[in-house]
Amino acid sequence: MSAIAKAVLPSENERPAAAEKPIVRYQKVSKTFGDVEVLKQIDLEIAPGEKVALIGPSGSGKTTLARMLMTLEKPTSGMIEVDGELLWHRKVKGKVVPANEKHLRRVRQKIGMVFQQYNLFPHMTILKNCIEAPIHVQGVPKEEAVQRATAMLERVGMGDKLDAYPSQLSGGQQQRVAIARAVVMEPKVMLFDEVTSALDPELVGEVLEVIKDLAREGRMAMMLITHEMDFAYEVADRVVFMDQGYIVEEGPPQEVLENPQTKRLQSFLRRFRNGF
Ligand SMILES: Nc1ncnc2c1ncn2[C@@H]1O[C@H](COP(=O)(O)OP(=O)(O)OP(=O)(O)O)[C@@H](O)[C@H]1O
Repeated sequence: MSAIAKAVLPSENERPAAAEKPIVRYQKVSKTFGDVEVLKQIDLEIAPGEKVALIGPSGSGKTTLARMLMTLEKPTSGMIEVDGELLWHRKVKGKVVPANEKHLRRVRQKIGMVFQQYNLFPHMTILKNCIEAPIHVQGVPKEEAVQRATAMLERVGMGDKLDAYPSQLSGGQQQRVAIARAVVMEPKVMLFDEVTSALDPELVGEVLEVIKDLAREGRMAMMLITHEMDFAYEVADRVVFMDQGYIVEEGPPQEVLENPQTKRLQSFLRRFRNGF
């Protein structure tokens, strides 16, 4: 290296860290059902390992936003990128064209999702529920899939139920299995859509604890749609408040939840505190 180059290159620890590429990037994403536009030009980025809580009144578009990432709903316009790749589009010879099914299937593997309904396969044991996709979708050898699934089920406190069937478990236990089943695929980003709203109140805590434990690990990005404000406060790095298809306010939980700037968020939080 020449003396000049040496002189201008900052040393390793002076160099600014390269900005991390987002794992998820929505760019001007809109969604219309019939003639109703339910999402309007949404821009949202989630960094690797970042936990984002989406809050907002019923019908504000939170689930639709998540469903587009899970390829269950196609954006009407705009682009979504996952881990540097376009989701609903692909590049062919420099041109952007609509994605085909093969492309969608491949990119979708980077995303895990848990819904309100746990949707476990009723005729399969808990362990089998958790090894099916790694084996058949990802081509993981059976022995490794069993090891991975067993470790994950132990982590969510279901290690003693590997041979049980879903109908033998409580709703909270089934939801913990559904979380293990999604995380065992090692997604880059996990979506949790109102995962506790179908549960009896006494079962909510055990499921939230499992998510908090996964969040602490820091590796996976998370998008959490929740009505549990204390949970959002504890888990999220950023809270995003949506209303009528727009992102109205976003920021760290302390700012957004304790010092809301807009009338809409103030009124939402007031209604929330008063039990709606
Ligand atoms: N498949 C669909 N066809 C027509 N309208 C839809 C469809 N899915 C969602 N919508 C409408 O889009 C709007 C946004 O719904 P969405 O479920 O995304 O809101 P949300 O914020 O997740 O609400 P909630 O908190 O009640 O789950 C609502 O007005 C809903 O009725």
